[in-house]
Amino acid sequence: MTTTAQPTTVRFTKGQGTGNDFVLFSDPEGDFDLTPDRIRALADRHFGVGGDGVIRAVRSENHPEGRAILEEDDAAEWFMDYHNADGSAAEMCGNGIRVFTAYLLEQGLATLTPGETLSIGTRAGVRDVQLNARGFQVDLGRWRLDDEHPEVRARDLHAVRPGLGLSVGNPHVVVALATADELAKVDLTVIPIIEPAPLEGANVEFVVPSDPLVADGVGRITMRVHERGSGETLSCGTGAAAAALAVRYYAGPSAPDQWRVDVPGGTVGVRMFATEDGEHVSLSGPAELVFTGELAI
Ligand SMILES: N[C@@H](CCC[C@H](N)C(=O)O)C(=O)O
Repeated sequence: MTTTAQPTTVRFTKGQGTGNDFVLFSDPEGDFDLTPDRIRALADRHFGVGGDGVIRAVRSENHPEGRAILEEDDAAEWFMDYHNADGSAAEMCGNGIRVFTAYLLEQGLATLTPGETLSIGTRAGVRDVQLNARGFQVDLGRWRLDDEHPEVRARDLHAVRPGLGLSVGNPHVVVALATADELAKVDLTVIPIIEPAPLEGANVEFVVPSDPLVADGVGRITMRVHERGSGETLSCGTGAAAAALAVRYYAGPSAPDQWRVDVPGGTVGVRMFATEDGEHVSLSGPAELVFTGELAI
């Protein structure tokens, strides 16, 4: 992998949350020239470290988008500078923010004890993280149903399916399928075609409701995802939240506000709850730091 900038050594940590994996490094002053070439070099599974995304920890005051976030909440000391494996920037990453939190704690850059909240700046706004029984819980903020009702065509789906467009800080289109067999057969090695095509692209989730849909008051679904900028991944946290919101929408008013979402890389929890500024959705799940190293890019 070639880069146009002079090679420089990055001390990185590899982390994962339900198999959604990231290369993390800290750049408190925000002076590292993080070019798309360098992001691709770090994320490359053959020639680099390998990951679905690259996350840089920058002090909010030292990042242009971080500074804007400080106006919203000056407690967000750290900005999660998230990039997909193809070098594109994304507004938010639900698995990534848990792994980012674990990284900040491990590096001694932040502290978080049970009952406390750690506010983190993201391109989608400030997001609050807490410890919980699954690992970490993050308030993804207010969600939004998009006006357009797109159609989705994926290889081996044999038909164009209706999708539901939702934003949980970043864009998603959720497609409900009837059976686990149908879900297994969808070929996500190619990008699903969405029509009308969202201007900024979208993550596409294929979801199958469990039978029964609700057990012990918790809704259950299984999901696979094609992530914008990364391809099929083992998990997508914001995608799990979007999928649970879509299935609750389809299921109607009796559907629960608590969901368990099974993804190829594990299980995450999703909860919808009322706040003064409208309904929020939260995500909970594990975060693990796997190894550290250095790479010249
Ligand atoms: N895997 C993430 C989402 C990462 C960003 C996404 N690919 C996008 O471009 O919006 C998650 O766990 O939410």
